[in-house]
Amino acid sequence: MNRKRVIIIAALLALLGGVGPLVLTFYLSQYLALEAEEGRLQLISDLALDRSISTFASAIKALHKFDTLPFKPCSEAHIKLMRTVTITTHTVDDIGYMANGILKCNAGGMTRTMIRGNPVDFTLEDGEGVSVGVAPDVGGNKSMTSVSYKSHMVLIDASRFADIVIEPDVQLAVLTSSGKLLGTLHNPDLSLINAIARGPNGTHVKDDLFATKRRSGLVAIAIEPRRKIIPQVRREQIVLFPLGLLLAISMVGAVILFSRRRLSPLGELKIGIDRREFIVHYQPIIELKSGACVGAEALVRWQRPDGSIMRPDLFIPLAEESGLILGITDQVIALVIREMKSILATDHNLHIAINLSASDIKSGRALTVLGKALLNSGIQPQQIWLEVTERGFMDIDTTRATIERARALGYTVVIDDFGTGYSSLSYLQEFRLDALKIDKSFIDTVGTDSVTSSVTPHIIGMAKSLKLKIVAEGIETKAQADYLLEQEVEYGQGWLYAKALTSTGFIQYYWHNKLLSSPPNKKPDRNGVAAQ
Ligand SMILES: Nc1nc2c(ncn2[C@@H]2O[C@@H]3COP(=O)(O)O[C@H]4[C@@H](O)[C@H](n5cnc6c(=O)[nH]c(N)nc65)O[C@@H]4COP(=O)(O)O[C@H]3[C@H]2O)c(=O)[nH]1
Repeated sequence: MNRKRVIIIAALLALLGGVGPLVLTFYLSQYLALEAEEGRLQLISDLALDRSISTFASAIKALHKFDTLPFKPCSEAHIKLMRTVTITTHTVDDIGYMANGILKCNAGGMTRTMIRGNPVDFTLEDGEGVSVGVAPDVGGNKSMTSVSYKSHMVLIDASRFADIVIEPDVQLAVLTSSGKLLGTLHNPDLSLINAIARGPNGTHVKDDLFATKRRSGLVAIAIEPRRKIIPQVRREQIVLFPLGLLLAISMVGAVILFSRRRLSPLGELKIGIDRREFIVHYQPIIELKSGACVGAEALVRWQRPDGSIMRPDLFIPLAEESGLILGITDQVIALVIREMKSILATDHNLHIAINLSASDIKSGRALTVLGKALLNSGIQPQQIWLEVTERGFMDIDTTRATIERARALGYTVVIDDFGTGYSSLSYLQEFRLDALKIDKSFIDTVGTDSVTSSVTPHIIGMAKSLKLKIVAEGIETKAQADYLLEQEVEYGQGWLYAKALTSTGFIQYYWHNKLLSSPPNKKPDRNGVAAQ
């Protein structure tokens, strides 16, 4: 992902992280207030159902007192008993005796007009018939519910079914499960009640909140204006808003932190390693006397997602500092073996030099990785040269141990950038090495009157006396090449021969150089250039 995309995504995430929790706080406070209020309405509905059921129970109890009648129907004693039961049962407003569907007498005495029994709307569990909305002929002007059993019936004032104490703005209705209205409180909108009773799917209540409870064949519905939740919403917001604000700040902070890390050079390097964005270029190493290509130095490059290629000196120091270099070395080793396997297995005189960093030397891990990669590859260990620099010699004992181990495994160990540090000479005494690479800065002085120009022959002489192979780095001119040849330096690399090439570029270069080297009359000249 490139920087621009990271910045855009981070900005979007920050916006989302900043606004999201606040919007969430808003909705959550609404939701919690709604939940609390609906819970309260549920309780009210439940209470109303309790009241309805207990009203029925006490009326039925009163009714069953007349199951066996020891008196003559409508006798004085019978009427007296009906009157007593009516007075002592607070849910019952009247008791009557029926014969052939006609009311004969009630708690008030003998009936003078002909009053017919009401059609039964539904039957209770024990066979009592219930008629709803009974005309007020018997009980005054109120709407009544009658419950009849055998020859007796009781009348109940409809208001008793919803007779509970609630706030005036809460409306209540109790219905039978078939939708017959038993009782109401605070004059609910009956069309709304019927819509709610039919089921929530068909119910659209915009300005009101409601709760429904169903039990024992009855339904209680409590309704109140939606605006009643506003104070509760405010209370919830007082608690939730600071939390939402805190969350928003943390999320924006996390996004900033993450994007800063992601956009930091170290963050980008980590991602580059994870995504294996590293490639290797190969700079040919030439035998100066014959001009033959005898090897190459593997030089890592970072291929960025946008296709650009970053030079190693721009990221290797950071990778070394942070310890990420180990992952890069792993990738370089894997790439070298994969890309060069076929020519290295074909030509055992060809070598590839791999650069090791201080951490690689300290941990010795690169040797294990290399050992695994070389298994069954057909490549011989001496074909792998390991270049170590003075910068990598942080701990003399560990360095010595790693160098010894590398040599024992058959690898060729080269001291790179020789002469650029303070203690180059002492390291030659400390460690047993195979080759020495003269730094470009010394090669640059060849043929000049620079003060360091006189150092180059000393380095060469010293390497020879220690029987080290010598590679000269950074040869750019024919004069430099001629001088090195005169000094009997065996190998060289530099732009005079070739710059670092891609793997296919190097393989082509190698075969081309080999082809030209083969016929005696077409051998490459001392500069690796074939005679025409
Ligand atoms: N001007 C000029 N330059 C020439 C000439 N011949 C070679 N060079 C450059 O000199 C550097 C030689 O590599 P080095 O001394 O090992 O120096 C290397 C090495 O220390 C480090 N490096 C490269 N690859 C790796 C790697 O895989 N691992 C580690 N740890 N370090 C690496 O990065 C340094 C720079 O590498 P590069 O940029 O590839 O630069 C290379 C190469 O391209 C020439 O004739 N003229």
